[in-house]
Amino acid sequence: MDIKNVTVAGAGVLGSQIAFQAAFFGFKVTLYDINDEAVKAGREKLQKLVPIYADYFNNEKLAQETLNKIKITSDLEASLKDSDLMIEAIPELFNIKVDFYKSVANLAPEKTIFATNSSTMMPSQFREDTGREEKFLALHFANEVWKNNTGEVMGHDRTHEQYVQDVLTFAAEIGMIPIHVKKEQPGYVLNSLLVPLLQAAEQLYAHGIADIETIDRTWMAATGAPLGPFAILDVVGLNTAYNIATASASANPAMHAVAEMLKKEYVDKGNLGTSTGEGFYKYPNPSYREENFVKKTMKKRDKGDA
Ligand SMILES: NC(=O)C1=CN([C@@H]2O[C@H](COP(=O)(O)OP(=O)(O)OC[C@H]3O[C@@H](n4cnc5c(N)ncnc54)[C@H](OP(=O)(O)O)[C@@H]3O)[C@@H](O)[C@H]2O)C=CC1
Ligand SMILES: O=C(CO)[C@H](O)[C@H](O)COP(=O)(O)O
Repeated sequence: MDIKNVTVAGAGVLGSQIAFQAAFFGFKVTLYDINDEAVKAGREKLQKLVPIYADYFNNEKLAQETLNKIKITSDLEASLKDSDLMIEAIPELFNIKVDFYKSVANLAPEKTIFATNSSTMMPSQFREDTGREEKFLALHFANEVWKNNTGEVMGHDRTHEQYVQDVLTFAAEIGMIPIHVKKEQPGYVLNSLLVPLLQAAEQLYAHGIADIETIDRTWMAATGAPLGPFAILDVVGLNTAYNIATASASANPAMHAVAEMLKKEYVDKGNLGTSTGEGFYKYPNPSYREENFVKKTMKKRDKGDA
């Protein structure tokens, strides 16, 4: 199938990036969100991406044209009109996703392929709600899609191979490294590796083993990684981290304290990470960017904590 018209549902952290990336690479994109307020917030997110794309791809004109090309609406039916591919990037909450798939099942044309960007859920959990099992799969992006450009494509055991191939092709056409995940796996390749790391860091902090900077510094110093887990979590967004922590707590009781910490100390205060200017760190100049962050000696208040 020749994919031309793309609908992205959810204009949050990831949805805005996916929409911008697809439009930047020449696709006709409609971005949907649930109400006028969310549409306004989505438009602001798209605007913030203009200088980022202009710099990263050294093409200011195309970045500006991309913003002007993306249609953004709260009319779900209109957003799906003539859609070849609908990428769902709504909150990581099971019931919200189920309700969403139930409504789009009847609104989208028969030809539309549905792809979920869920971080940790699997397509088989929703396939019966989509009205198109064989055209439903996952296309998972990493945050900051323009540079962290993996596009993980994962069907369930009733997804038709043709649509897996179509979406792999689409991923490559929008500048992603297409990664075929051959069997269903919660978290694909990336989050099977990343989520355990992030959650281990959250637990170390929530259980009082070490403070945030110490944990990040340890990871950076010992592995040479450019960012520690808390800096990554700020990019992910702490509302998404909270949703995932809450869902993990039934299988892993240690995550209860993490979910509580994320809610009380961050989500309830509106400090969601880089998108709001504050999360575990303060932006635009977080301490982990300081020259001696990794090597600096522990501050007095850290002594005894780590
Ligand atoms: N953040 C990350 O690093 C990554 C996230 N993902 C996945 O992408 C998905 C979205 O995450 P993220 O962008 O971080 O989340 P956000 O909370 O930033 O964005 C979700 C958006 O969906 C909107 N929304 C809420 N309910 C509905 C609905 N019923 N229909 C349509 N839109 C709705 C929200 O509006 P409002 O704010 O008004 O509720 C918000 O604009 C999740 O499944 C997440 O796991 C995947 C890869 C990376
Ligand atoms: O999907 C992702 C990146 O591709 C995020 O890593 C994932 O949402 C992070 O989860 P958590 O904060 O619970 O560890």
